[in-house]
Amino acid sequence: MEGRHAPADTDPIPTSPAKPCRTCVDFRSWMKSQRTRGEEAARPGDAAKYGCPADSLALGRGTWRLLHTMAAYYPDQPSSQQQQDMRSFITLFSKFYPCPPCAEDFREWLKTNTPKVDSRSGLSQWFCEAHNEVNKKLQKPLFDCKRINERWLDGWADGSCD
Ligand SMILES: Cc1cc2nc3c(=O)[nH]c(=O)nc-3n(C[C@H](O)[C@H](O)[C@H](O)COP(=O)(O)OP(=O)(O)OC[C@H]3O[C@@H](n4cnc5c(N)ncnc54)[C@H](O)[C@@H]3O)c2cc1C
Repeated sequence: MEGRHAPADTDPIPTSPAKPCRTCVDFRSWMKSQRTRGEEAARPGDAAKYGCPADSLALGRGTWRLLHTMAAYYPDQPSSQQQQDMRSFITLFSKFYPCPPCAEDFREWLKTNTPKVDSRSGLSQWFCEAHNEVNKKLQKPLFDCKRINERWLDGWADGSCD
């Protein structure tokens, strides 16, 4: 995502060429940019610590954890109000996710992938597909969406955690 910081009009979170976007890059790239700017570099591994501001990796992991878990606990038969609220949440999330280039791509994907808010399993599958879209872009392995409940609700049969 480096070098893709030109803000669109729809981006509510401004980025400035003078101040790199920490949540748009991984920690190594961010450290490199700080060195170039002559600022004090943080120590390797800092981004993995809870006390430090998030880089793109920590932000992404934490956010997917919330989104998949939220879908796992969404009602089986949501009321029309709950469906409307979830639609609104996703729309607002796509405007405020604090990595503007990531949010922009997510909003683009949303245009052709309407959120499935009519059931827990529908929403869980939809977030799984959204996550796989990002995995594809980052050339990471795709997740088998049939296993979504094992990963985010019930846990793996052997009790392991990744
Ligand atoms: C909406 C959104 C858009 C993003 N866009 C970008 C971007 O454009 N560029 C960028 O560099 N980063 C982006 N990220 C962050 C990126 O997706 C990763 O979170 C980050 O790279 C850290 O990756 P990771 O390998 O630690 O695992 P993550 O991708 O964060 O996954 C965490 C865990 O989720 C599980 N998992 C993996 N895939 C799925 C799936 N499809 N369904 C369910 N569970 C799954 C795995 O067990 C994995 O360990 C985005 C994040 C979000 C929330």
